[in-house]
Amino acid sequence: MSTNRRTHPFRAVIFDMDGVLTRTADLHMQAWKQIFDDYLSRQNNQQPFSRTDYLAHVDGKPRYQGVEDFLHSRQLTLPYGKPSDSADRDTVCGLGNRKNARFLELLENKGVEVFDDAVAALKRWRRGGMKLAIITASRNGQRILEEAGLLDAVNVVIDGAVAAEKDLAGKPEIMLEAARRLDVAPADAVIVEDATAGIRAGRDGEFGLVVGVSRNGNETELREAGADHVTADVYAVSFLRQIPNALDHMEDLSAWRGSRPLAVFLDFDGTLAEITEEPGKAQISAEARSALQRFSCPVAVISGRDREDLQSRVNVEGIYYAGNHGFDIAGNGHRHTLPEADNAVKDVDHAERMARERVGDLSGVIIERKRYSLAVHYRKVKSDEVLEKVQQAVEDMRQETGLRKRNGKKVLELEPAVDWNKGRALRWLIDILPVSGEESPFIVYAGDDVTDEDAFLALREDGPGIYVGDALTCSLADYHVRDPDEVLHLLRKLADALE
Ligand SMILES: O=P(O)(O)OC[C@H]1O[C@H](O[C@H]2O[C@H](CO)[C@@H](O)[C@H](O)[C@H]2O)[C@H](O)[C@@H](O)[C@@H]1O
Repeated sequence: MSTNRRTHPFRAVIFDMDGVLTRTADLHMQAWKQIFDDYLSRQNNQQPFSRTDYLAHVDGKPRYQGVEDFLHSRQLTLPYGKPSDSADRDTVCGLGNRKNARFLELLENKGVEVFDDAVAALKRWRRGGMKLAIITASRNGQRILEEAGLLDAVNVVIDGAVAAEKDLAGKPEIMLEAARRLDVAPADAVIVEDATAGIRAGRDGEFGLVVGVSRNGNETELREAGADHVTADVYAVSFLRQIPNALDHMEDLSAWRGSRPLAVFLDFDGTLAEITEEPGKAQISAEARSALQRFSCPVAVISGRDREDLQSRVNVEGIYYAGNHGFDIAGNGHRHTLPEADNAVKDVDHAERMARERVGDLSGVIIERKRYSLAVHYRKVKSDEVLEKVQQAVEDMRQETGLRKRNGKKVLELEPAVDWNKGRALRWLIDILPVSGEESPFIVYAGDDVTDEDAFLALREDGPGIYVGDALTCSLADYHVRDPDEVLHLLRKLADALE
């Protein structure tokens, strides 16, 4: 992120509608599929309309442009016709009108579903006095929002009908018009968008912050399109803030520690080791291993990995290892597991069988079995269809086994539904640390993923949580460092302080 852009506070939030606030994308997809499949079945050698076609050529565009772009992608042409064309005419406008009639029927029959996370964020921002707008290329925007009960929840709504009336050519113009009507400069406004075209429009409009909403695990595409921040949970974004870099605040950390004995707790993937395409390839650098070996104080690594796997990758003697997100702890003569987790192993076995049967052979899917949990990795999955199958299979596995589902970085995990996590493991470890003297230990915990948030929360006043990632974050940590390289610098500075 460039440093001259504002990060906080903002005065307004502009929400895209479809895919962010409302689930109308599915209704649009169904309507497009019905009219295009009917049309394609009357042409030579044409495959049916797919979700990939929808996302690539139609999603987020005014309807006649969507028809033209999709036909163009199949080397098909139709006369443009006129917007007044009846819905049974085979013209661009006729097909667009047919789709709209079908969409309105579906809307009437099925109603509008909303995304609860985005509606909760909208309400939280409104309570905080933020100015709000909703924008959409859909000419039915007002009607959809009325149906969803959101029309009066915001200050400004600009839909496709308003855009056509005001001659607003595309998304950037619609966004800028929303900012103008809210009476805020673009630099003071946040854009919340789920489509890459919308992210690019937000960047072109020079908005203060462009948030990408990844509903389908498409974080990378949203980031590449220029999103400043990507989230799967819009509610979390209403807590977004800027946190300082720990490396610039070592004196503050030292003052906070005072004379207390130090203990260093670390996550593994994304913290000690760079994220890699395949879980088996992640490794700690020789420098990071040496830094860990320098510590004379207690060190613990708490990871989602299986404990033995973690231990062999870190390979440092005399430290504590907690695997399976804290369900399996060992080190320095101590051992901790939970009977409830042992009882759940048969459910993890069952989930593993289901995963291998349902998604094991799908391109890009990696299944990682661990003692108490199962990870289904989709980092290498390239198709939306495969991703949907993975999500559905893991949801079915959750329901059938009663295991708890968790999201991580391009991974879905199932683990025992027990009140235990990295935070509980951290507290357990603090209680057994061999610290001498009266004073409680000062704990530094660094981690990069959602499961590390449990540890940040559990730390309370015991020391700083250090988030590994961007300064602009919804993390509960006190400080950040950018990446595993900066984690290494931090470790060296902490080790220096002890010598
Ligand atoms: O708690 P952590 O140490 O951060 O472990 C979390 C998960 O990390 C691993 O998966 C992640 O890292 C892989 C290698 O960089 C990457 O390919 C994957 O996409 C990430 O989700 C590990 O494989 C999991 O078992 C851990 O739960």
